[in-house]
Amino acid sequence: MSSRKFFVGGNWKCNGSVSKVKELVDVLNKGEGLTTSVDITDVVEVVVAPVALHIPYVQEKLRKDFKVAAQNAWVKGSGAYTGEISADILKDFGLEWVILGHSERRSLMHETSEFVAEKTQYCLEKGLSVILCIGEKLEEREANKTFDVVASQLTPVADKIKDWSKVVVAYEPVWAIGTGKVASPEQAQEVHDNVRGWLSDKVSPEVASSTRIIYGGSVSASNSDELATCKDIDGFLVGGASLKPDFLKIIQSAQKK
Ligand SMILES: O=C[C@H](O)COP(=O)(O)O
Repeated sequence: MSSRKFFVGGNWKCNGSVSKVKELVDVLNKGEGLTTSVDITDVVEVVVAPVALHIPYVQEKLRKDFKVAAQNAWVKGSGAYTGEISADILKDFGLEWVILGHSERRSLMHETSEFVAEKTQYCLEKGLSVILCIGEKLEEREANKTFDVVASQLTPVADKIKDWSKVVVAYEPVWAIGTGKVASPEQAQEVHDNVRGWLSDKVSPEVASSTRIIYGGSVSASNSDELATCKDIDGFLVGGASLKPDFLKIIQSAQKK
């Protein structure tokens, strides 16, 4: 049994409405099917990331054993950065978590790994915990570059931060995101093992063994149990299925660890 607490994040992306978010929060609060002999959050840490405008409602109404994350933060402190939200503001609002470097931001907003590393450094300095997303595109996997890509995404972060205790690494192969094409447990485990090895070599064996490496990409209620049995998969970052009651079944997969 790993000492790393299982982690399940729900990334709601740019989805929802006032009424849909209310329904979803109600579903999570009821927690139907979350059956453990202990409190579920003794064995799994659950964090959901709504659209920024929906955060205040979710923060107020969501069961307090689940946490709320922002989906992004600005690279610096508050100031003349129209449309952005700084880590200072997130922290002041009582948030503990932020997702950084999601592949959608890397590709659509052209965020580089250096920029993501700067954001990571700043958010950690402000006391936020970071879900740091990495992952290769299909053509990179096909060219056998997966390990090089994840290393190149992690290197600028390792150059900037010393303390990894508030970082969860989310391995999300881009070809598996929102496609229904989940990585096989073998494919995911292979990369997670590689990332842990990289952390051991480039940061320290202690950081490698304590850092949670979670998987994201078409995780669903029908594949989460099997993925959870993999040695180096410490949880999930869930997109589409986190908007449905299925999210509870994915949380329940922590029992497979
Ligand atoms: O952040 C979550 C990932 O992008 C996965 O999304 P998905 O579960 O819809 O494939």
